[in-house]
This record gives sequence, structure tokens and C-alpha cells, in this order.
Amino acid sequence: MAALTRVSGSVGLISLLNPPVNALSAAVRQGIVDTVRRAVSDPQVKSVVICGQNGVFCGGADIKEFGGHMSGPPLVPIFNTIEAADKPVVAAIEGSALGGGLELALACHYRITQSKARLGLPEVSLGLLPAAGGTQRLPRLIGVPAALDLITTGRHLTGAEALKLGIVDQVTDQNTVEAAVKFALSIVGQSLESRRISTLPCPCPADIDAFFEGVMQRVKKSAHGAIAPVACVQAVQAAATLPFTQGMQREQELMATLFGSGQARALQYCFFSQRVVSKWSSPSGSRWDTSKPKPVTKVGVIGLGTMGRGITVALALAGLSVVAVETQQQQMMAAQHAVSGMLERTARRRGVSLVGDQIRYSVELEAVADVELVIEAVFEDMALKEKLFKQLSTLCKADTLLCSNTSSLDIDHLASQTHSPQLVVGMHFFAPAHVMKLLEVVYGPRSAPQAVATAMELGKRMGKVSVAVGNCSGFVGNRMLMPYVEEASFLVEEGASPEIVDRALEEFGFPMGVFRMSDLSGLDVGWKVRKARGLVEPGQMSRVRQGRRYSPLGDLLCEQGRFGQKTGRGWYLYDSAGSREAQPDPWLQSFLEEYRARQGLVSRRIDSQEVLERCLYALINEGFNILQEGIAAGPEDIDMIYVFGYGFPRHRGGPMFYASQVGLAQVLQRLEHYQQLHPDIPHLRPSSLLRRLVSSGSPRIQRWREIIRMPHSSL
Ligand SMILES: CCCCCCCCCCCCC[C@H](O)CC(=O)SCCNC(=O)CCNC(=O)[C@H](O)C(C)(C)COP(=O)(O)OP(=O)(O)OC[C@H]1O[C@@H](n2cnc3c(N)ncnc32)[C@H](O)[C@@H]1OP(=O)(O)O
Repeated sequence: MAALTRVSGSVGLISLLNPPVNALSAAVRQGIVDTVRRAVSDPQVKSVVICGQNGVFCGGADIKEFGGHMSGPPLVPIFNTIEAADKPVVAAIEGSALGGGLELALACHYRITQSKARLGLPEVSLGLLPAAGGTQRLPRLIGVPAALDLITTGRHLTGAEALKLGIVDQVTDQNTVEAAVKFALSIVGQSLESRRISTLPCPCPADIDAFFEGVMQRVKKSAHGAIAPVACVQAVQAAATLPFTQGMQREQELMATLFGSGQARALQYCFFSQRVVSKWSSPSGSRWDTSKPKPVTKVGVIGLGTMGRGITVALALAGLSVVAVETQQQQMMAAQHAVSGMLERTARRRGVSLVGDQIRYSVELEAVADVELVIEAVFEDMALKEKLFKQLSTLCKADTLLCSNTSSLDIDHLASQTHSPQLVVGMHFFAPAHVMKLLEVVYGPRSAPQAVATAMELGKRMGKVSVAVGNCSGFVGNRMLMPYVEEASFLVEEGASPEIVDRALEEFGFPMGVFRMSDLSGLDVGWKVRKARGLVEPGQMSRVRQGRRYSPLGDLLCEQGRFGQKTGRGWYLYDSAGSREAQPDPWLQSFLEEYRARQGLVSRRIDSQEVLERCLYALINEGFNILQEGIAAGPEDIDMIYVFGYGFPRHRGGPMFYASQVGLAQVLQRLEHYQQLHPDIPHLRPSSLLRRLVSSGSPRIQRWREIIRMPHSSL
């Protein structure tokens, strides 16, 4: 798993051999121990270069090992041995040096990297900290503030950025291993004293206590309950205040608390789930590995409202040519101005050059006649979309893919308006589309595998986490959101305030509770959907509609012109229209009291446990229905949709993983309890799949797909 060869006469070249990313599995660690020992003791070897096979240095510790019994030599003594070697050791970094991979490089005396290589300590995103000396060596090398930034965010750097920060000694655009070997030859005989990072003092800010207090406050606030970022700060603080050996001890202690935590399990599940969802399959049998995407270079975007603008920006940033169509001249000019601004800001933030020249604007639909793929992003109005799809089907090339950004309308119906229904899929982006990572790719029974593969591939090029889902009202994300939002309103009817509900959800880890979120997106959005479904009865207070419990509270607020942040009033009060500072609204409190009195509802005390159980279990229950119906292929799909599109705390793994951690029997029992209390709320009726999983012994989430596919009787 690691090979030693002698090159250029006196350089011992150690190659890590564990495709695809040369993760530091037990066998690789043993390979490093053996090859380093041989290189150090071989008198013909004067210097050493460590590289990775196939253009990747090392993707870090083998995450798959974390779930089971760990064996093989541990990393810390291996890295200490490398650093203590009396022959110079040079890391030749190509591809990636992440986590334990970068820690290995930091134990070497010199680092040479390809300019485009990715370097970083992303352990925090796995619920861990860099525990092979990373928290102690990096601050000594680049100073406390820069190290804290990298370790607490886990962000990746390019080789060029790493050079600027002083993490690497040289960047090359040539063959990195050859450059490292040449360099290794040139430094033989030089003193290594100043090259052993563990022996360096740690450059610290002046008032160290005040500095760490401030950092800790900021990190806790943005962590939303995640424990790893806090432990990362504590470990770096140890580097700043303790000698290396004691700092290493502290690093190990902190790692021990994180390693077995539920948060680490959840975050590692997210890492693998993100990869699982890219390997999509549909009930028709089409799959990621048997469906070849069609090459796409030019995309049409129709409708330049908020969504269309964001999609245009995301496409341009991905290097695609875009034909952006808005039939109203004035809207088009406004959109062009807005898109340029968004591109400028994003390019500045990402430190890349501006990419506006590949966007062509037009007021004519015919401008998309020669594109390979169209994304429709006009108003959520079926009649408008029907007409548009008919027109597109006639004017575009016969093999052009027609995609809709609808968030809930029937994709099959849109497909049926075209000459080639097999070329129609949903591409449901989330606002702001150039920022949010999620893309739901919605297939219907007639969608061609190539159409799904092409939309998935396009999403990947745009940097999205693309999840393939079946067609149903609301698809996966919005369908599950309905019971969640409804439960929140029911709780307010029964005695909770929006603040009580939001506080419970925010303490759980959501960046925003359901009412703050509704105020942000606009209460009129849901009102419009409910109107379209025939649920709204203006001025009416009845709490049963279409045969089930209904809360008219949202409608009543909208009737008062309270649309949320944009009108300065919604579930909360804001200083002014557009302001983001939500204040509890005394008007709303009396409105609710009056409402309850008129409805004959006796207000009761509702605690955060009930808020969490009713909102989350209702959402999870709908997730089980979705799995049962085959709308999502597996729990990972649902979890990635919720983590990347709806702010579900990543350190909880997503709703389905969370349910598996709570225990399926417990979720079932609580749903049964609430259903008895509220028989008029259908979404509290436990899903038959949940019952089936519980009676199968609540298997691990990785086994759910098997159970879902097993034939069963619904009797
Ligand atoms: C009481 C108990 C006390 C406990 C103490 C225990 C101490 C334990 C010792 C810990 C020592 C700490 C060491 C270190 O600090 C910890 C780490 O290093 S954690 C790992 C950090 N590294 C990462 O997070 C990188 C993860 N990988 C990536 O970001 C990307 O894969 C990549 C490297 C940038 C490459 O990206 P792509 O080219 O796009 O490829 P993919 O992402 O699709 O990956 C391909 C394939 O490889 C699998 N894979 C990737 N990285 C790893 C990995 N580190 N381990 C295992 N497998 C990995 C990935 O899942 C894909 O698999 P496939 O889907 O094809 O099956």
C-alpha cells in the first residue's frame, strides 16, 4: 500500500498506493511505516519524497474505517518519526492533500505543490478535528488566526493560496513529483532544525485570552449546536498556549470526545450520502452508470425573475453559454443589470475573473432555437407553462431537453404538451439559485434516462448536489415541508407563539425557525399555493377544509397585508419593510388570543419537545410515505435534499437519519400518541413503511432500501 523506489540516484520516492484518493487505511499506514524505515536506514538514500499514486497525494484518513474497529499503526507516531528523520523529507502534493493527507505533508520538512491542488483540513465537516497533529502544527506554521480559519471552516485552498499563506514552500505547474525530486536533491546536507514545525514557536495575537473569547463566541454562534467547530477552537488554543507535546495530548482528548459522537456519525453519513445520491436510479431501471449524459454547452433560460436570474448566474459561473429570455423589455433590462451585479459580487468573493460575456439576452423566445437545453423559470402558472412548453417543443431542435424549474407543478403534464415527452424533466433550483447547493431533478414515467443523466450532470457542473426524484405534488422537499409548516400553525392555534416554535427549531439546529423562514420567503407564496388548491375561503375561520384539519391563520395574516419581511409585518414585526430583525409583535399576540377565543380553543403550554416531535415527526412521516411510493430511491436522497435545500442541521444527518438515531420505534410510538390526540390530522397517521421497518427490527439506515424493495402485503 506504499512503495519505495530510488530515483535520481539518491532520492527515496515513497508512493502511497490506495486508489482512488490514497486514503490512509491501516494498510497504507503500515506501508508508510515500512517504507520510511527503509528509506531512513538506506545509506544510498540522501533525501526522501512522498507522493501519491495517480495524481492524488492523499485524501486523509480512511473515513470508512471510522465506523468499525480501528487497527494498524496510528498516525501520530508515524508523522512524528517522519518529522524527526535526519534526512530531508519533501511532500509532492498533486490533486488533494486533505485532512490526514495535509497533516502528513506538515510532518514533512518541505512541501511542493501543484498550483491547482486542493489543500485543507476538512475534519470539522466530518464532526472531527485534525487529530494527527494538524491543530498543533498548522498554527505554528501560519499563525493562529489563519489556522483557526482553515480548521474551523474546513475550507479547501488551492496550491497558489497555500503558498501565499506559507503552508507550502513551492508551487509548480510542471510535473510535481519531478520538481520535488529535483528540490530534494538540492537540499541534501542542509540543516533541518528550522524545518520541524513542532519545534517552532506558535505566532499568536497580542491579547490571547480576549482573542480566543471573541473567536469562541463567533464560532458557537455560527455552529448552530455543532460541537466539532468548538473543539477545533479549543485545540488551536492549546497550540497557542501549551508546548507541542501537551498540545498533542489535548488534541487527542478533544478528538476522543468527538470521535464516538452522534454528530460525527451524522456528518460522516452525510459525506457518503452526498456521493450515494449522485449514483441515482429510477423505478424504470435507468441508472447513473448505464445512462450517458448528452454534452451541453449552451443553455436557454426563460423568465428572468428571481429564480431565472440566479439560474443564469449559476450557469455562467459554470462556464456555460446562456441565452437569457425575458419577453418584457423593462424586466429584461432590470434582469440584465441584476445578473451583472450578482456575477460581479460572486466573482469578487470567489477571487475569479468576471464571466458575463457568454450571456446573451433577448426578448424573443426564438433566441433559444439552437440551445441544447432550456430551463423554464416563468411564474408558477400551469396555463402559462403549458403554452410555453408547446411553443418550445416546436421552435427548439428536436433533441433539445426541456426542463422546468417548477417547484410543485406536474412535470408529466408539462411533458404531455410537447412532441418529445421523453426529453422533459424538472430542474428544481432553490433560491438564491446561484448560492443554494440543492437541485431536485424530477423525472416522470416517460423521461428518457439520458434526459435525467444530462440534468444530473449539468447540476454537478454547476456545483450542485443533484438529487433525482419522482414526480408528485411538491416533489420531495416541498411535499415534506407541508406537514412541517402545518404542524407549526396548529401548535400556534393550540397555545404556542411563533417565538416558542422557532426557538425550539433553532435550538435543534435550523438556522431559522419555520415562522421566521415563512416571513423571509413571503407569506403570500404559500397563500397562492393554498388558493390554487381551493383551500382558501376569504374571511372564513373554519378549521376543517377538504375533510381535514386546516389552520386559516396564514390566510388571515395575508388578508391583512402581512406578507412577512417585505411588508415589515408577518408572524413577526420588523422595523421597516425589508428589514431582517424580527421582533415579537404585540398585535399578533392579541390577534391570536382573539382567534382562539372565537374558535373556542383553550390555550395550553407547549414545550419544545412537543414542537420538535410534532413538526419533525410529521415531516419524517411524509418522508417514509415518499420512500414507500418510490418517489425517492433511498433515505440518503431525502436527507441530502433537507440538508442542502432546507437548512436541516447537517450534524443531525437529515430527517431520516435523525429518525434512525432517535429510534424508529420511538418515532412510531410518538406519532401514534399524537394521532390519537389529533385524529383529524392525516399526516400524523404513521406511514406503513415506518411500521414495516419497526416490525423488521428497525434495521440500520443503510439497509432500508432492501426492506423498501421487499415484496409486502399492504393488508
Ligand atoms: C475513544 C476513541 C478514541 C478515538 C480516537 C481515534 C483516533 C482516530 C485517528 C484519527 C486520526 C485523525 C486523522 C485525520 O485528522 C482525520 C482525517 O483525515 S478525516 C478525512 C479527511 N479528509 C476528507 O474529508 C477528504 C474527503 N474526500 C474528499 O473531499 C474528496 O473525496 C476528494 C479527496 C477531494 C476527491 O474528490 P473527488 O475526486 O470528487 O472524488 P469523490 O469524492 O467522489 O471520492 C471518490 C471515492 O473515494 C471515497 N473517499 C474519498 N475520500 C475518502 C476518505 N478520506 N476515506 C475513505 N473514502 C474516501 C469516496 O467515498 C468515493 O467513494 P465511492 O463513492 O466511489 O465509493
